[in-house]
Amino acid sequence: MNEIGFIGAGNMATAIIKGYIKHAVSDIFVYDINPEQVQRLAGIGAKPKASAGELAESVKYLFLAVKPQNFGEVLEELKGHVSADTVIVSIAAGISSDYIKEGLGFDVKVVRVMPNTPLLLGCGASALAQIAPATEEEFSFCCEIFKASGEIAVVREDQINAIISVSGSTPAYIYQITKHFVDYAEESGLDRQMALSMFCQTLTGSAKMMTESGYSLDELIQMVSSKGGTTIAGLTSFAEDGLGDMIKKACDCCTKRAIELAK
Ligand SMILES: NC(=O)C1=CN([C@@H]2O[C@H](COP(=O)(O)OP(=O)(O)OC[C@H]3O[C@@H](n4cnc5c(N)ncnc54)[C@H](O)[C@@H]3O)[C@@H](O)[C@H]2O)C=CC1
Ligand SMILES: O=C(O)[C@@H]1CCC=N1
Repeated sequence: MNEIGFIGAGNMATAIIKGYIKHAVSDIFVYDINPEQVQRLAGIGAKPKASAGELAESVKYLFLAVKPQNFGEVLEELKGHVSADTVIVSIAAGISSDYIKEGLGFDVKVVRVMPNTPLLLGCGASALAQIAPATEEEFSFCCEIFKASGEIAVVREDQINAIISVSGSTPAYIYQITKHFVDYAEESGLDRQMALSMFCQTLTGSAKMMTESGYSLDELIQMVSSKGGTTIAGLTSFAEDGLGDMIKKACDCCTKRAIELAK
């Protein structure tokens, strides 16, 4: 059986479990140091376990969904409870497979994943890396779990840090940018809720244009930009203020932080 368990019952565990639970053929177990978090997930059908060790001994796929800062203590607790057949599925930013193997004291099977919060609504984006000795079959099983809640991409472990600024952290960047547009709309006398709704429809529509129209990004920009018109006025202002450099710097900071969290 392919039993699944989660250590850490926070935002991401909730998002992954919500998407997968309707496809699951066996129970999904959960443990968290905070009993309220466990109760919340029990409410959507997950089965509580009394300790990290007990959970580890009951499952084949062991998801580690705690913050990078809590990994050390969790690995310490798991020592001696994880078998050679267990697949550790780590969603933590930064934490390397070497650190997990060292923490557990043997060459454990690992799959690293960088998911994002839109998994909660079934439209997530998750990048997965297979790390030996995890097998193709085990990796495919992990891919299916994340496919249940959106799109997936297969990457190498050395690419996982770079993808955080493409999809892992990016929902927050998009919400932040949205706030600036909606703030501007409100200052201009528009209704904030209406502006948010129009902006979101524009985001969805633009995303569809990028994925389904067949036009390149440059062609799409061109289609909106009338000669001497409003779009070019805004694009010129972005270019003068160094929007590209600003975004590159933020992505660099994001990746650098993942490297700092790496152990
Ligand atoms: N939030 C996000 O958008 C994304 C988060 N991640 C990664 O997912 C991981 C989890 O993040 P979130 O779900 O946002 O965090 P969260 O704070 O919502 O959940 C973490 C949970 O771990 C529990 N916990 C802490 N120490 C524990 C221990 N020793 N034993 C058992 N449970 C313990 C906490 O009580 C909490 O419920 C992080 O490593 C993060 O890097 C990855 C991609 C996106
Ligand atoms: O902020 C973080 O560290 C995590 C990883 C990607 C999104 N949230």
